[in-house]
Amino acid sequence: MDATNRKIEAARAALAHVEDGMRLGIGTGSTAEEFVKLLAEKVADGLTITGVPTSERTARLCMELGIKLSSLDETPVLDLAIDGADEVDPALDLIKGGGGALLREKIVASAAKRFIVIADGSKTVDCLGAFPLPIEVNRYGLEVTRLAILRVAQELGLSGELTLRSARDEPFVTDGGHLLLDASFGRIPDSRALSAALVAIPGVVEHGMFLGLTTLAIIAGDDGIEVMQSAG
Ligand SMILES: O=C[C@H](O)[C@H](O)[C@H](O)COP(=O)(O)O
Repeated sequence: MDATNRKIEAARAALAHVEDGMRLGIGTGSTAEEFVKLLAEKVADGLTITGVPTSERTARLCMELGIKLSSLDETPVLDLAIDGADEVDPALDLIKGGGGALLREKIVASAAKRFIVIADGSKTVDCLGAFPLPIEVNRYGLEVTRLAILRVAQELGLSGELTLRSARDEPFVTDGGHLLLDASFGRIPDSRALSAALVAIPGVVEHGMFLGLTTLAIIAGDDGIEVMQSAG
């Protein structure tokens, strides 16, 4: 099975958790898009859900495919959110934001009673950090924020490159109008300490570590689907 088919299988397994009438957070990225396509088929067959998208990109796809959307302000409590991930560790902590949508994704996941992650087997890791950690930052004071991130990382024994994300030779701008710094620190043994230190920096808007948010991870590998359940 190739990676796309694994994503489709994970998405299909997640769809089984979607019930009629649900208020549903809908993720961003290539795996989430496979989920949206399958969800749209169910909606065409009569399933009724209210979707809250995690990005403009996902909103466009949902609208094209006939999925009814609401804003998070109109629908601030969600029954379920389903999204992809860049890394999943054994505690179901994640790195997300490879597609630049981490801020809305985290707000939506935190508004949901249950958060299901869908991924192909290549995303599982023993320890977060091989995937560069996306950090969403305010444009104002970018250099001050960059230096502060490097300083707190160093205090935690981490070092590495911080790269301003770009797209088509321009800085990548998130849906919230912010910039992204991708932090290649390598293994992050204490993700909670790094999280606390990053959010204390005034110019940091949010980071891509999703800690303690995941209810269930549905991982599709060559041998089929593995469902990992949160201990909490
Ligand atoms: O910002 C994007 C998201 O966090 C994605 O869910 C994540 O990057 C995984 O994307 P993909 O399913 O394309 O690997």
